[in-house]
Amino acid sequence: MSRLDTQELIIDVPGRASGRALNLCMAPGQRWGVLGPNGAGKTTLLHTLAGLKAPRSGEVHLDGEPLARLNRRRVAQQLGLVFQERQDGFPATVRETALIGRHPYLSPWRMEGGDDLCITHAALARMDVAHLADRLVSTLSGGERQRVAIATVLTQSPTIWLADEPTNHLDLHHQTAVMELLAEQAAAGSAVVMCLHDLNLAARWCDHLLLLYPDGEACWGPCSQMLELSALERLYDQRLATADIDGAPVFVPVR
Ligand SMILES: Nc1ncnc2c1ncn2[C@@H]1O[C@H](COP(=O)(O)OP(=O)(O)OP(=O)(O)O)[C@@H](O)[C@H]1O
Repeated sequence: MSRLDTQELIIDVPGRASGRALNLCMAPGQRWGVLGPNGAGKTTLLHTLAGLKAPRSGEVHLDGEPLARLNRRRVAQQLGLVFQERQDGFPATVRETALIGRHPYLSPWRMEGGDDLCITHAALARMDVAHLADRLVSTLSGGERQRVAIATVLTQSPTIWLADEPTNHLDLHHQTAVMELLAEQAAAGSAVVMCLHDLNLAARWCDHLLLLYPDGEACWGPCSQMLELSALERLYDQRLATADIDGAPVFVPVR
């Protein structure tokens, strides 16, 4: 199982002051939610944690080693990223797309084999898109595409999940299914980090939260300490009302 740490990390949001350096430890089994208003830097942080974007300063460590110095194939076997935005570069079916998750395990000249197909089929079935396996991804609805994107990371079997708004486009049933999947991955020993706009999903399914403010300020810790009404109201510049329902706090905007 893998651990992701940040040391004095400042993400590079253009034109913004550096704010507070992030010293995070995302350990196996933990479910981190990253919350913040539009433009606060959630996607920038996730891409920095994945090694796709250079930080302004500081470092990201994977199992104690600087991510920037690790072999990318090794990183791809451990770390999976569900992107917020996807572009279909060329026409591909749902099965072909999900099979990409197996590529970190294949040598350059090896085609996907029976095992890879089985893992892919299981992931598509888990995300309720196996019946779409032969369809071109470009013909899918937004929610179906989102479920294929998550199935693709599931085929990759990462021990660190970085999910950028994983419930985007999903109906209530599939939102719950995706949050349950991420909780299961954490229970099996993965570290899960997800950017969420839905406070209530975060309150119900995360055990740690990072609050990112638009000026670069940040605070983080266990959910029990971070779900504080006034801090959340300041985060979103929005008055909120809260109540406990089914064992978790629920937040609604006050008009
Ligand atoms: N290439 C770029 N050039 C200039 N500004 C950029 C660039 N990339 C990102 N930004 C800015 O950096 C800030 C952080 O963007 P980011 O996508 O990380 O925010 P976010 O918190 O994920 O927002 P959202 O909730 O809207 O998805 C935004 O203000 C964005 O406009």
